[in-house]
Amino acid sequence: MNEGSDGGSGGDNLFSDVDAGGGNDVFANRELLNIDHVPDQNRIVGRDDHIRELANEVGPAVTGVPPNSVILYGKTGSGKSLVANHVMERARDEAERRGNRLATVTVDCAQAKGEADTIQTVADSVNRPGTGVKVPTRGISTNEYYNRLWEILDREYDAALITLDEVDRLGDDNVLMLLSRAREAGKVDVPIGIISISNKVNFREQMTERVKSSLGHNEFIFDPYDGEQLRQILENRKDAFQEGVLEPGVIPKTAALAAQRHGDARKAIRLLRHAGDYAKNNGVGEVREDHLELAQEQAEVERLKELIAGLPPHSKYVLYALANLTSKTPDDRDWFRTTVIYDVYRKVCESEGTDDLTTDTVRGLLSELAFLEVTESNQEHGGMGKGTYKEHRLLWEPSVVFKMDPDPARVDVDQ
Ligand SMILES: Nc1ncnc2c1ncn2[C@@H]1O[C@H](COP(=O)(O)OP(=O)(O)OP(=O)(O)O)[C@@H](O)[C@H]1O
Repeated sequence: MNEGSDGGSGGDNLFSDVDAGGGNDVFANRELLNIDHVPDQNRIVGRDDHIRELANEVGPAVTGVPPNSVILYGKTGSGKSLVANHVMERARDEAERRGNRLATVTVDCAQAKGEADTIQTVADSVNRPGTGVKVPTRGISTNEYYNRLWEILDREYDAALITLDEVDRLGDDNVLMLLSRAREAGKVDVPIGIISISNKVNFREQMTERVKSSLGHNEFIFDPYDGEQLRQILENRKDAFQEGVLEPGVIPKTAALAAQRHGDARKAIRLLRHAGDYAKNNGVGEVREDHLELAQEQAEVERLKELIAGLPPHSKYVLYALANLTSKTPDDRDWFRTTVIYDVYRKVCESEGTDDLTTDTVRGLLSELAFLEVTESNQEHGGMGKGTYKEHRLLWEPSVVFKMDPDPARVDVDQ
């Protein structure tokens, strides 16, 4: 028997500070601070109007009548997914109460790998054992996935609500087109409402006219939360902690820190959780304001790593180039031309012992980084006869970028 395991009814000491609710000395229910956690209705702060408006648009689905499709726009962490999931859940319950069957499903388009995968996810999650329809993960054509989805919907449901989260990551318009027009095209009898979610306010401009007209013109904008709303969101999850563990100033300070940076509820919740983890891991027994400082940078490093996880490795070298430039230039001059970044990027590659890529490829990497809002870019005019050029700026602290690796490339940026 391993040391520390008493093997009796007391269980293994190794896990002694874990209880069924994920509790310990610091946390009573850490789950409340998970980003995927969907809070109860009474814990949703400041989004009553959006909830009501969205329910008005998709509401007809509860009686099997065609709902309107809607696009929700807003910065990350402004509650778009939360509101969509909340309204869908209540719509499903209400449909059931009225004797109707409403299919509800959310697809994260950033995770789905193309059209077939997206439709497979939708079909699989609305499928029921009684349909006799199989939705394998591979081996059938995209068209066949659609056919199976229509079959399941027609057999089992009176209406469907499909949420496409991060819809701008879909890659092409086909999914939106086919789902929104399926009934009109006679593919399926069941009315389908689509809730599209995007962080990019200019996403609508990228859609083709055909898709725009099939999605309708219902758009809701989610403004970032202010400090007071963030404070309430955090207060509502205070019972994640054991009684008396949170110092009184911690929640207001967490809210203030998150409000400074984009009013992102996700960031606020994550920060509070990290501060709790810090207290727990260091056996401090209480969560203090100074733990937030320590937790903040770690939370940002994690978020940045998450954001760039799907990008090619050289995106990180481009980021290092920008971080090197930004950290060695006065604060008010943090915009850099592509060519300047490229020169420093080559030095980074040299220090990392890897071959550099072409300027065009680096330009593409910079666009991807701007799309993910790790950087921002703008077009500058060089003046008469000089044409235009692009400039880029890092939207994260260089110290956060450098902490992504134990030994990041710091290079000489003198040109
Ligand atoms: N009004 C709110 N009340 C309570 N919790 C909230 C509220 N808004 C957001 N949250 C919480 O913040 C986190 C992020 O919210 P959500 O996922 O809805 O944001 P989002 O706008 O969809 O962001 P993204 O575009 O990055 O997906 C979730 O854990 C959610 O529960």
